[in-house]
Amino acid sequence: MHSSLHVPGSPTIFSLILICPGGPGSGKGTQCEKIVERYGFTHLSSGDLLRAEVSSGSERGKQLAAIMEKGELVPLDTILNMIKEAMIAKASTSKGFLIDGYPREVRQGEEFEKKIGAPCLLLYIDAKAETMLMRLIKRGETSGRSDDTAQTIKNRLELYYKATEPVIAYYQGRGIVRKINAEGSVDEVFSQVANAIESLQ
Ligand SMILES: Nc1nc2c(ncn2[C@@H]2O[C@H](COP(=O)(O)OP(=O)(O)OP(=O)(O)O)[C@@H](O)[C@H]2O)c(=O)[nH]1
Ligand SMILES: O=c1ccn([C@@H]2O[C@H](COP(=O)(O)OP(=O)(O)O)[C@@H](O)[C@H]2O)c(=O)[nH]1
Ligand SMILES: [Mg+2]
Repeated sequence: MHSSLHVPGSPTIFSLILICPGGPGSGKGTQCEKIVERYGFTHLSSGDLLRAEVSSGSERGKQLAAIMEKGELVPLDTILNMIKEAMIAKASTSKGFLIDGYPREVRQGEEFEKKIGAPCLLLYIDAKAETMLMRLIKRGETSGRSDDTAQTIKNRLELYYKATEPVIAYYQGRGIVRKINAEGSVDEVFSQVANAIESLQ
């Protein structure tokens, strides 16, 4: 059940890796916050890491912003290196890592395993397209996220079905997928999430 993360220059560190690659607006971010609160895992959201780079105003951030505004995927190495750096920075204190919004495509999952480690649980936060769309439109009223607009939401949803759903099928073969029905209230969804996490221990 434990997967290893080898940090260069230090002994191999054993750490639990959970991945959470649900659709846009499915509620991944919301559930991950609750997981952190109860289980103390280190939460890394690929979208948040990218948005932090964009707000830094760096040249790389400007290039990323242009891609994200369209709802497309940034180059694989960019996001993988950001996740790896963030994991290394927390490796000595983390009880386990919760990777939110990644992998977005099968190749990202394969590279993650080569460079970082194998996940022991995939939380498949499953909501209908219509539900995701409605949640994102509502969030867009206050989020200030430049990708919470009708056209970009549509692109993100299309890309999710095309590129990210195959990730779930890929990990299904390993028996680590736990499907969570995300149509209910935050607490109803969280009780399923907690069951999935506790089945690990
Ligand atoms: N009814 C209901 N609404 C939820 C639930 N989880 C999240 N929401 C709402 O849906 C919106 C999207 O939730 P997020 O947690 O930001 O979704 P996300 O999957 O992280 O989305 P991205 O950041 O776009 O990847 C939020 O504004 C929440 O208020 C849930 O379990 N039930
Ligand atoms: O591995 C990743 C994760 C995110 N993104 C980009 O960051 C945006 C926001 O990601 P987030 O997970 O916050 O939101 P989602 O698209 O799931 O609503 C996406 O639309 C992509 O443009 C990406 O390119 N690669
Ligand atoms: Mg999110």
